[in-house]
Amino acid sequence: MDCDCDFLLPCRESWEAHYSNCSSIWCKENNETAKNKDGTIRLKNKHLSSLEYDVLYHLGLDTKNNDLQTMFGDVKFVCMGGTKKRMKDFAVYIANVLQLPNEGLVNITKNSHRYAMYKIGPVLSVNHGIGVPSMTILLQEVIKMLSYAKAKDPIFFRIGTCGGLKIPAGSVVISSWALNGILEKSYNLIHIEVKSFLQPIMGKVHKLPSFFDKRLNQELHFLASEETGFETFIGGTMAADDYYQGQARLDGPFCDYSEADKMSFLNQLIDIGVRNIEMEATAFAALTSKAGLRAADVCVTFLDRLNGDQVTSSNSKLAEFQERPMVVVGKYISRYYETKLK
Ligand SMILES: O=P(O)(O)O[C@@H]1C[C@H](O)[C@@H](CO)O1
Ligand SMILES: O=c1cc[nH]c(=O)[nH]1
Repeated sequence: MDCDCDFLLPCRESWEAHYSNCSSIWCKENNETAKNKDGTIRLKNKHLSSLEYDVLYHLGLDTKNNDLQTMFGDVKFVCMGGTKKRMKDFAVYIANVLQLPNEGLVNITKNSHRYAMYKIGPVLSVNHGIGVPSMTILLQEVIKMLSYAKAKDPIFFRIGTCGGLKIPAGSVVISSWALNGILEKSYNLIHIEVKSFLQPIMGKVHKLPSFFDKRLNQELHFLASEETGFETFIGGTMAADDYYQGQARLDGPFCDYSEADKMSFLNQLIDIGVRNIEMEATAFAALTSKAGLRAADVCVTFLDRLNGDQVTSSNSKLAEFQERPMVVVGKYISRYYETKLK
């Protein structure tokens, strides 16, 4: 069901504040889906209770053979990103930041051969592959896993890469909302209508609002502003279902539009507040908020799309860029760990 209240406008204080104030049926439903009073995740699927045990197939874990509560009950942060290497590097990085041991780092999901997941103290670091389907399978299984583990109030981060719009390569963008990229509505309505994740379920397209938690974003932005080596922006994100034509590139194997069409589209995005383009933000915002979870999408730009389509920076430059979202999210986790968990 689509939301019929005013909460699709940007700049909400937080999902929790919104849920408790909103009278819309859609929000009431989501409020029920949201976490239990003790902060553990409530799974709003009555069919799960009839399973003898639950197989988290893509994680290579299940509720019969794995003691998920012992393994993951203390998880407070879930950090996700596209590649296995980045998320292994992040596990090592966060171990150093929190001064926790990282010897014998093991891929906990190695039995599935799909993803790579590492755990350092209260932090899970896991890769999600490319695009919405790969990311949402991982995300949904992690949500179930942490619900079974009785983890309390976990916060989710995506540590990603993207193309920037009118900002220098190497900038960090914290997404305030995510756009699905179907800009068929009239200009005035664009802000509201396209900030949603379109999810086909049994022949019908469902629209889930795709907004991130404003307060979490502001906290991250404050911490990022202490960094002098790069700039960090809060802004809209377009999540495309393709890297080439889906992101208005001219360098794919097919191209059915002109350079002028591309520039006009990118400028239209800029006009409505989009700062970057990646491939997961809509679903990440929608499914985390549906589960009542705080989440932020923190991505580094590999290029300014107004200047081109190809990622031409050297491997060492790209590696340096990829550390920037780690620094921002690492600062948040470290502050939280020092003040609330230690
Ligand atoms: O986290 P990553 O670097 O995978 O994010 C972006 C969006 C796509 O998954 C991918 C395309 O190159 O990069
Ligand atoms: O332009 C880019 C760069 C990285 N990832 C994307 O999805 N787009």
